[in-house]
Amino acid sequence: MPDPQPMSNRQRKIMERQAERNREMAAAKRSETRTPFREAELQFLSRHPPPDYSKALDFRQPVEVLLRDPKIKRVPLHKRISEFSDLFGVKDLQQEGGDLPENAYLHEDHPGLIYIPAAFTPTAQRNLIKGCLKDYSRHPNKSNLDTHYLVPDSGLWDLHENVFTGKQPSDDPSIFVQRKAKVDEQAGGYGSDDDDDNDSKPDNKRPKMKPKSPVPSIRTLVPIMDGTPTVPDNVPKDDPEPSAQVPILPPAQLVRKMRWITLGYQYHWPSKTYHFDQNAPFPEELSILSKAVVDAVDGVGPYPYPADDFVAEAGVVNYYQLKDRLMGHVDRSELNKEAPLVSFSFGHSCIYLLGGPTREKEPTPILLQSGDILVMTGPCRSAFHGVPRIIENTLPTYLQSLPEEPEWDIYADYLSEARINLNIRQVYPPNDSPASPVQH
Ligand SMILES: O=C(O)CCC(=O)C(=O)O
Ligand SMILES: [Fe+2]
Repeated sequence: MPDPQPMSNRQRKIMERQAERNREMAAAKRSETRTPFREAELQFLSRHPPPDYSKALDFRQPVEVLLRDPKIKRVPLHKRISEFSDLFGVKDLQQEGGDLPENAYLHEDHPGLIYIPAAFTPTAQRNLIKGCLKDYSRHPNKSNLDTHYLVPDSGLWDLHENVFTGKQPSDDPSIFVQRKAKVDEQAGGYGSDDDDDNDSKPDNKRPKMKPKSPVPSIRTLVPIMDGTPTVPDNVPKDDPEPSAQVPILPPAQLVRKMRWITLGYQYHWPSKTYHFDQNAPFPEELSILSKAVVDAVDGVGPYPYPADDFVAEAGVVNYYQLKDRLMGHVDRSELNKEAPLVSFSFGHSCIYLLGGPTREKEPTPILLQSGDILVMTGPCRSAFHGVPRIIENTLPTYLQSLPEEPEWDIYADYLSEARINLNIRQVYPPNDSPASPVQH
């Protein structure tokens, strides 16, 4: 091999100038994407140093302190929440004490936001959490796991429960949920779990390199983009290819890989559109609950929506492990953009970033806590938002193991590292929706 020709001064200068230009371009590109929303996300994603949580707005601080912030307004609910439905835990109040809220809060920087802190009793929260983990996660509702696994119709949670309670031995082959795809002999079967990279790739924008191994993350279907539908409705919505290399895990581990399930009209994450032909029966109690919330906030904010017009047609249950996050996005797939989006939080607290119509508006970090309700109406319905951080050690004691309620143990165990969000939307304009079946 001949020695490489020594570089002339001129050549070296050209190369240095080129490298400098490349660096400048990369920096310019970075600053383009460094929007105020992104900056806030990075602050709360940071592990070292940890974020300054005191910057987050806590609607549960003493009301006189909260109202010192001139941007916050307290407004009485249209009806006391306890007048609505047992689903808030009205009946438990006699036993558990406490009270359900009579007020909601608005924020001057986020017109259309209606916040109801501490809206459920502990018992009501536990019931809804059980629903989210055991009942709503069953077919025909789809979950992220359905892409890659043959989840039984009886549900993954039931399998987990059978093992957890000793009904089935943990080495019983039938407790392992099988892959949908055939295992490629060459790949050697059991693939590695690549989900632990959440921390190192906070923005989900991975370098565009050809992956060395074809193992996809089983969380690839997280709604991470800005929520803009990408295909017209008449384009077929194919399911993503199942991978032959997702790991076979015991149910206790596989339940922690559950990232979302969809209710009612099933959502097609790759195209960010609904499957209008796949309408799973909507759980009746959730229809009642969400309508009750829309009724409670009727006329409370500047963008009223009559509760009579509200139909719960689609929903998402998001399951977060402590290191999970949901990047900034707008939910714009619904044809009805006027109806409120109702969102419930359970389990660990999180930082919820609420921005504006673009990522240029600096978001407000809000501390969402178990039992809080957030309602997005008017322009807030189309605002950027995301969950960059689940906060460790924030699980309320009433969601931890309860000596008097051993059947809660399995849920307490799951929640010890998790947050659950349940959000409900109306898809069609009022009176325009094809009759939606209700699950009894
Ligand atoms: O987890 C949350 O509170 C927000 C979830 C969300 O924004 C969504 O599902 O679109
Ligand atoms: Fe969202």
